[in-house]
Amino acid sequence: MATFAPSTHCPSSSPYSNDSSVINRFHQRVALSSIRPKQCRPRKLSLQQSSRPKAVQLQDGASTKKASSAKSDGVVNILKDGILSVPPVTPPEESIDVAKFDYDKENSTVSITVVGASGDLAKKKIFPALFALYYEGCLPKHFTIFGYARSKMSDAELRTMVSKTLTCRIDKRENCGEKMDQFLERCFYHSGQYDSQENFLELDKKLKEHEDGRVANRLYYLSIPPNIFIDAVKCASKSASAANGWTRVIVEKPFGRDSESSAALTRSLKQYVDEDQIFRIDHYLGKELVENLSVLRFSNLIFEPLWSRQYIRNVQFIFAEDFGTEGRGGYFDNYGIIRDIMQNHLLQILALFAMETPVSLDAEDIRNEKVKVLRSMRPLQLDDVVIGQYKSHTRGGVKYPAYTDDKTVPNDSLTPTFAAAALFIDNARWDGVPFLMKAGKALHDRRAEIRVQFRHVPGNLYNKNIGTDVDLATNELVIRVQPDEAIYLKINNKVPGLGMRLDRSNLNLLYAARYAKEIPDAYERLLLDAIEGERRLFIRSDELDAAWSLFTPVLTELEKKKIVPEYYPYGSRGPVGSHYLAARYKVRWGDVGSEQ
Ligand SMILES: NC(=O)C1=CN([C@@H]2O[C@H](COP(=O)(O)OP(=O)(O)OC[C@H]3O[C@@H](n4cnc5c(N)ncnc54)[C@H](OP(=O)(O)O)[C@@H]3O)[C@@H](O)[C@H]2O)C=CC1
Ligand SMILES: O=C1O[C@H](COP(=O)(O)O)[C@@H](O)[C@H](O)[C@H]1O
Repeated sequence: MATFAPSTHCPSSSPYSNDSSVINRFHQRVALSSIRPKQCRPRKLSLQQSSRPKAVQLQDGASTKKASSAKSDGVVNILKDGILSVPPVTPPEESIDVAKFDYDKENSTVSITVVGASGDLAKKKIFPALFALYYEGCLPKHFTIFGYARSKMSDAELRTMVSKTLTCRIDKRENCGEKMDQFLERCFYHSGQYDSQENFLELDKKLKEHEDGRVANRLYYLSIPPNIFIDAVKCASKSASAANGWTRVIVEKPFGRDSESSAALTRSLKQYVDEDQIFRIDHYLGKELVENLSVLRFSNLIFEPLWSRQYIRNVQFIFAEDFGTEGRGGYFDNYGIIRDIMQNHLLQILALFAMETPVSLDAEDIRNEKVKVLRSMRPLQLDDVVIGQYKSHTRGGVKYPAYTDDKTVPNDSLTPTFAAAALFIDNARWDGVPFLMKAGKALHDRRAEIRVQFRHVPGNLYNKNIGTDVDLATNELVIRVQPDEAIYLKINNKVPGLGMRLDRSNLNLLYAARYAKEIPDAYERLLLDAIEGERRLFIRSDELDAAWSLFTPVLTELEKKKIVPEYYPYGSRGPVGSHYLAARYKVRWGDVGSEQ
């Protein structure tokens, strides 16, 4: 039984059940279009033809009317490549402010409470993301931020702590210091226990003072270890939920460690909050290139027709970090890389990659398709998994530690810090196509990418110019999520000259070269969405169940059989076993080799 007050934007019943979903979607759309300030409206389709100099923006249907009205405003140039462009125009200060705060109805407020404010994630990600949103004018006019944790701190001490982590994303941003001071004035702290209703009542009292009689909306970000999620939600729900606005809870991963514990967590949460109040965060869904995946597929004619077993040989999801579990060994040892990265981040990307076309961009339509594709997947088999653990390695006189050198990790730990897996989707579109995943810590580089390897060209006229390794000449689409965000397509072309030599080149969209603006952090996007009640990038409980169903059997088997991981040196490319696994399915990892 939920005790949080119902949301004013969304009915408290399940968002994907019968009639309420229609009402809910309607409310969400209205909420989105009415409260998000103009420059924070990524949901609205806007085709930007060129970024430097600033191009005419063609919104919602790319109407020529808009383009011609821009022309009548003054200077429009036709660039060499046929793109309409106008010099950047800065509207008068006042008009920007009106646009920014058009949602700021005087009588509503949002309070954001970071539960676990003294912790690593709060300092590293949450406060900086909130400041960036404030800097960009994306937070509502009336907002308050509270830090809540057991540590004793005054408001001033919290501000000092927060200020140390804040930077303007681009050094030369205007008025950064001034904005920072204004932001910090809106940050407060309350010290309390996570299981004390009395302490949450004190918080409630303070929140009310700041809400000052306005319609009060409250967002709780649970940035605490999972064993205290339920206590905190219970206390927030019973003692500090919004009296007349919405109350939402952002829950950080891990959402359990297998099917059973995840279902138990959801059941316990639902004693105090409804599903539509729970925002399960997977920060990879907030990354720019993951967001772009659907745009790439569904708004370009050239990709979607190729998006199936007919043209795609295999798909690879690769995550690598060039550092170990430094500082988080205690948490990590209870989870391991499969739970830490594969079951959530990589599987979420896979679902977006492989799902059928959703009915609309509505959160429930997208999440329905993701659940469908996850349910079509074959549970992972032990034979299709390779695990590894990093060992100490000395390079250039520097000794890099083994995983088990971490004081919080048992010496005999078998927890994998690397895993590779082959997954399959048993549906008409993907039958027989291997979806390979690889994730590891303490590897030779840091990257997250999707690689799509296409089939061979049948009866290729140029086979004799290609050489014996035909696989090397197939097209490959790479979506590089990080670092250096990029989308590139490997094609074959002729080397200029009188002979007939083939070359492999990249058609390359490198974000840093194409866009002057820095890419926002994933947490900014997700926090803004949670404030606005946009659930598209958050995990619904049935998605979570489907994800755990795929991985739980193999995780149980690995642990029961005490499978020993293959040891790989810190800073290496990981266990060779991952190559044997790929070779079994006639796949070569795309991130290996000179031309990646
Ligand atoms: N850090 C990261 O990079 C990431 C973290 N996460 C998840 O986010 C959440 C927060 O992570 P993180 O900030 O690293 O966590 P921390 O370990 O830093 O814990 C956050 C705060 O919770 C309190 N706390 C810690 N341990 C306990 C305990 N045993 N009992 C009661 N309170 C405790 C402490 O505050 P105090 O003592 O002041 O009460 C601490 O400052 C976790 O669920 C984590 O799994 C997810 C992705 C990445
Ligand atoms: O969720 C997690 O993600 C980080 C990697 O995130 P990124 O945005 O820096 O790529 C990972 O280090 C951590 O182990 C994991 O819990």
